[in-house]
Amino acid sequence: MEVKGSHEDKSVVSFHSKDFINLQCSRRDLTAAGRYQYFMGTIIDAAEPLVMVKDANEIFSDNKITCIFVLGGPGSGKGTQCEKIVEHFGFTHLSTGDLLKAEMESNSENGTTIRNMRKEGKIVPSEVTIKLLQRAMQESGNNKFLIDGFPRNEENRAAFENIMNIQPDFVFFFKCSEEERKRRILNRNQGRDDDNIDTILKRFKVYEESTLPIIEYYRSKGKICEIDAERPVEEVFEVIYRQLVERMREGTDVEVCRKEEKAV
Ligand SMILES: Nc1ncnc2c1ncn2[C@@H]1O[C@H](COP(=O)(O)OP(=O)(O)O)[C@@H](O)[C@H]1O
Ligand SMILES: O=c1ccn([C@@H]2O[C@H](COP(=O)(O)OP(=O)(O)O)[C@@H](O)[C@H]2O)c(=O)[nH]1
Repeated sequence: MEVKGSHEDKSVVSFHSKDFINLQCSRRDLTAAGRYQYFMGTIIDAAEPLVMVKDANEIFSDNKITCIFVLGGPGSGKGTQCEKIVEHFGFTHLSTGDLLKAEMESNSENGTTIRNMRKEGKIVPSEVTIKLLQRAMQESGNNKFLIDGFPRNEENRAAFENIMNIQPDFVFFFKCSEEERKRRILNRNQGRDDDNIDTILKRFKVYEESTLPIIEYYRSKGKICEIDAERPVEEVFEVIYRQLVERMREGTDVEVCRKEEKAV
């Protein structure tokens, strides 16, 4: 199938389907109809089912680090959605909560500090968390990162920017009520030592006092992409998916494939 418009802003996108489809079209012609969306400077059919980008390297520049922070209260669904993003976009997902837990369980010198902080829902000093992040980023061999649950306070934010010299491209903020988050955590059933009501309430308080101001900081910089995380998993992901697609940089000949073909 080939769609043609004027030559202004001409771009090409190829879809993996039973047959490849090439679209050659103008932004003005197609987006005016409200049905098409931009995908890295190319135009995709928004009415199509979600598509899967095969590799983040195909959509983000290879030459710089791409960093997206994923913030939101405990239980807002950050880990759940990050897994789905990785599945579709090929980022490296780094959850600082998971990195700290693994470090605690490895009986390292910081193990006791981390255990005590987690129990109280307190934020582990930046130097510990950033060292783990740095190592994981280096070992990944990737340069596109989804950093989940970090930065949690001003100290985290400033230390990350100063030590790593990386600014997030943007920040997903998962907005979800405390009541729903509490319900989710109490049903999480992952045997987590900190998913008990005492620690949950402490974590909620730390989130409100220390992390919400960081979200406001990024909002003032125009970097917040707010997601209604109260909705069911698939609906939340659909919004995230479209936001990611919209925010992608200019590119050409991006190869994407239909979601149904993921199993291939
Ligand atoms: N949109 C959603 N609706 C209902 N339950 C969800 C949703 N997103 C995640 N969950 C469930 O809620 C719990 C917390 O989600 P999780 O991704 O671990 O949150 P976070 O990483 O923000 O703490 C998990 O058991 C997960 O399966
Ligand atoms: O960057 C981080 C991430 C996590 N934590 C600690 O690890 C706990 C669990 O965090 P996680 O992100 O796993 O869970 P969430 O609070 O999002 O449910 C937190 O309460 C903190 O004590 C921390 O200090 N710094």
